[in-house]
Amino acid sequence: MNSPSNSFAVDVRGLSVRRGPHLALDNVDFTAQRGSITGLLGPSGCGKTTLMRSIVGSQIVESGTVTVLGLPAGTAELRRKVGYVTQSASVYPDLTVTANVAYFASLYGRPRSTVSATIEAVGLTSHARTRADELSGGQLGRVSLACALVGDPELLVLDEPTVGLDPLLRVELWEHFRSLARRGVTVLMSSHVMDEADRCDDLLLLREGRLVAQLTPAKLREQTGEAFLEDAFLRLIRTRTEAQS
Ligand SMILES: Nc1ncnc2c1ncn2[C@@H]1O[C@H](COP(=O)(O)OP(=O)(O)OP(=O)(O)O)[C@@H](O)[C@H]1O
Repeated sequence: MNSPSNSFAVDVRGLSVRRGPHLALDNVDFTAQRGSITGLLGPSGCGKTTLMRSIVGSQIVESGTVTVLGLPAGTAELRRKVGYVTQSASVYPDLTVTANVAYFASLYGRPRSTVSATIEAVGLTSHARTRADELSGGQLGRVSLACALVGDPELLVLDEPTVGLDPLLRVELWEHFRSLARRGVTVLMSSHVMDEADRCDDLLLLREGRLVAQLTPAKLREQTGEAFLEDAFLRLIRTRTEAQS
C-alpha cells in the first residue's frame, strides 16, 4: 500500500528560487495527487515556468525540497518518468512528424506501434508525413506534446499546452489528458485561459513568486462568491493582497 507521501506525485516544501536579482519563487509549498490534473495560474512573470523547471529538475533552487514520484527532482531515474513540454517546440525541423515521434519512442524504449496512436491523440494524423519545418506554430507545439506523450510518462508537465489551438482540438486534447489522469498519470499545466482552469481538479494560484492559494475551481468560486473563475481569481488576489498590507 502507498504511504501518504507516495500518494503525491509532486511534493514541494519551502521552495525559493532566485533568478537574476528577483526571488522568482518565495517559500512555495504545494502537493499534487497522483492521477490529478493541476492548473498553474497567475500573471506573466509570477513564476509558473520557474516552478515547472524546478519540478523537472532543470532549475537551480535556493532552498526547499522538491520531491517527484517519491524521488528528489532531477534524479536520473525520473528522466523516463517525467515528460516536460515547454512553450517553444523542441523537435527536429528536418524530420517528419512520424519520424520525430518515432525517434522519441525509441529513446524511451516504447514500441513503434504507439507512434501513430500518439500522433492521432494530438490531432496530427493528416500531417504525419509532413516535415516539422512545414508546420504551423500550433502544429509544432502538438508534435512536441506527442514526443512527450509517446514516452508514457507518469508525470506530465506542460507549459501552456493548448495555446493557439482551435476549440475542437482543445476539447479533444482535454479528453486525452483526462483519460491519462484516469490511468494514474499526473498532469501539471500552466495556463492563462480560465476556461482551462475549470477543467482542472486543483488550481495553484501564483502571484509575484508566492502561492496565493491551492484549491479546486469549486472552492475558488465558493470562497469568493464569484461565478466566473476570472473574477474569482482577481477577487482572491485582491483580498489576500489587502490582508497582507
Ligand atoms: N533567465 C532569467 N534570468 C533572470 N531572471 C529571469 C529569467 N527567467 C525568468 N526570470 C524572472 O523570473 C521571474 C519568473 O519568471 P517565469 O518565467 O517563471 O514566469 P512565468 O509566470 O512563467 O511567466 P509567463 O507567463 O510570462 O511565461 C520573472 O520575474 C522573470 O523576470
